[in-house]
Amino acid sequence: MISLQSIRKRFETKNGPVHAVDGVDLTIAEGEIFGVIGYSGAGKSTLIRMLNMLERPTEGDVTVAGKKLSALSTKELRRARQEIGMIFQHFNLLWSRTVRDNIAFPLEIAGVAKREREKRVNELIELVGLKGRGDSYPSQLSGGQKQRVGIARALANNPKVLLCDEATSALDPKTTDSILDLLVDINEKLGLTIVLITHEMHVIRKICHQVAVMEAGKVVEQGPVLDVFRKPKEEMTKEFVKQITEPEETTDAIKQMLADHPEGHIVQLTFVGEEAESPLITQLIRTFDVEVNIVQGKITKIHEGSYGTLFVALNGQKEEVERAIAFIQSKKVEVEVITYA
Ligand SMILES: Nc1ncnc2c1ncn2[C@@H]1O[C@H](COP(=O)(O)OP(=O)(O)OP(=O)(O)O)[C@@H](O)[C@H]1O
Repeated sequence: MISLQSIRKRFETKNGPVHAVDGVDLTIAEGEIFGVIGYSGAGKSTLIRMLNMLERPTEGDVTVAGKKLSALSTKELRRARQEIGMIFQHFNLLWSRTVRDNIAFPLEIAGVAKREREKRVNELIELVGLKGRGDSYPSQLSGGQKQRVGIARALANNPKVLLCDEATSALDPKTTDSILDLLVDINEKLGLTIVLITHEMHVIRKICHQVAVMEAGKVVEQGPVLDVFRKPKEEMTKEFVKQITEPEETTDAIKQMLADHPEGHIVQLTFVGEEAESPLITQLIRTFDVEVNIVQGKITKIHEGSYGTLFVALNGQKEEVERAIAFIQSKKVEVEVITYA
């Protein structure tokens, strides 16, 4: 559905060139929810804005729904853009227009007749859960409702792709979840491909199928969300995964454990699906002369399933602890020995 080939974006500034996106290749399949995560300045906004040519790449090709956008004339591009809706962090609504008229705006531009426009607007109001609010003005709506208007407007011309530029970053956690649920609903009902950028791992965890991690203009890691959560390779990815698997209390508890048992090992075990059901800890205690203390355990639900993390402290003779760790590894459970104190 979407393919980016060797795209680069260089901005010329008075302090010299800035390589905002520096050679990115990505393929996004039809119907997928694809998340791009990275810290501020990583190049996420520039990247997503190149998917509808709000920003033109300095080099490389962008193909969306079979059209090479970089090769289109202005007129052709305007038509191609109708296939690509976009929503924004600060909603970008027209404040002097009602909800209904905001949603109708792209239909007016596309030359859709009034009756058909009204019918479509009613459908969209229903789809995004704004029934009864059609005649309100944006200033009378909550943040979540404003984003619902943004979503309805973005879907007005039946796009194949929806781009979400930090669409939930201005919202509180509960409203964020309700907007994420709406995006999943739309993805499933309409088969829409969704590309989103975010700095919050929660967003990736909750709705994405695939994730790409960006750092300094490059994609440093990419794959199905479950794989990346289970086995993050890059330091940057590990930091993001920790946001979810390892809350601050865990870090504090581990520090305390290591201080109490300086000779011990703290290990983090990560299991997926049925692995989580095998009686691993019982086997460990029965087979090895080690003491096992559970520091913390957590099941994290992600869009494609769930996985569990368990932090345990292993105390005993060094060789025995090492044998116990080798045993866990043989059970296809990810094991990470934590040594920070
Ligand atoms: N129009 C511009 N002119 C000059 N530099 C720019 C421009 N737009 C972005 N940049 C620079 O490109 C780099 C990437 O910016 P970008 O906004 O794409 O990152 P981001 O990951 O989306 O971060 P944020 O969430 O803070 O927007 C930054 O160093 C930024 O200062």
